[in-house]
Amino acid sequence: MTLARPRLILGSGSPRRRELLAQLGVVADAVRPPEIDEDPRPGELPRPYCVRLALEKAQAVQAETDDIVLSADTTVALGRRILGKPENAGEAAQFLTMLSGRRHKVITAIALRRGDKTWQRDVVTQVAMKALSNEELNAYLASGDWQGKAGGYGIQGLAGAFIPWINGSFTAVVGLPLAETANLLLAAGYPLYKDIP
Ligand SMILES: Cc1cn([C@H]2C[C@H](O)[C@@H](COP(=O)(O)OP(=O)(O)OP(=O)(O)O)O2)c(=O)[nH]c1=O
Repeated sequence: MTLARPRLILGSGSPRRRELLAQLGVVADAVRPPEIDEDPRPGELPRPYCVRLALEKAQAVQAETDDIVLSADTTVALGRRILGKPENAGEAAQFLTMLSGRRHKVITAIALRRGDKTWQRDVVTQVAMKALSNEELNAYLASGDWQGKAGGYGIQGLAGAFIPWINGSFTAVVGLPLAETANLLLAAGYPLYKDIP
């Protein structure tokens, strides 16, 4: 039986977010990567920055009134400092050197929009990174896995070897906190769990 359900627009170009959503048995009806200015405002702190970006992404995506738009933003915070996606290997090396041997926070904010209603949540996870040797750092840079990832690493790949401890949500670090996403999808009227055979 096919259920009448709202269309779901994934307002994200992140392949990780698509895969995480699939873990819930959800396949978006359309994928529309948002185009927004990701520069932090002067003095903006990581958490409000991350929340603002998720909301702006959900607003930037074109959708019909009854569609549900799901967007997110993942930001790495080292104290008050925001580490975005490195532009090149040099910047990735800088970020990883800053993160090496310390704890930082990964914030993922999600935003859902349906018509003029929005739902928003953010999840903060503490992450410890071991002190990286030159060999580890160089191997990681050469792998290219830092590309397109906040803070210049992906916990779900080779960099998992550098992360002995987290306190929070693994799926949030990868880009989409599934418990919170499921709750917001239900709140917005998406019949999660109903069309799983
Ligand atoms: C810290 C960390 C980040 N990331 C990724 C998740 C996000 O894709 C990316 C952060 O960039 P984002 O700006 O959150 O997302 P995006 O540019 O990839 O996609 P879009 O804006 O279209 O939604 O970093 C990992 O995959 N693993 C990690 O461990």
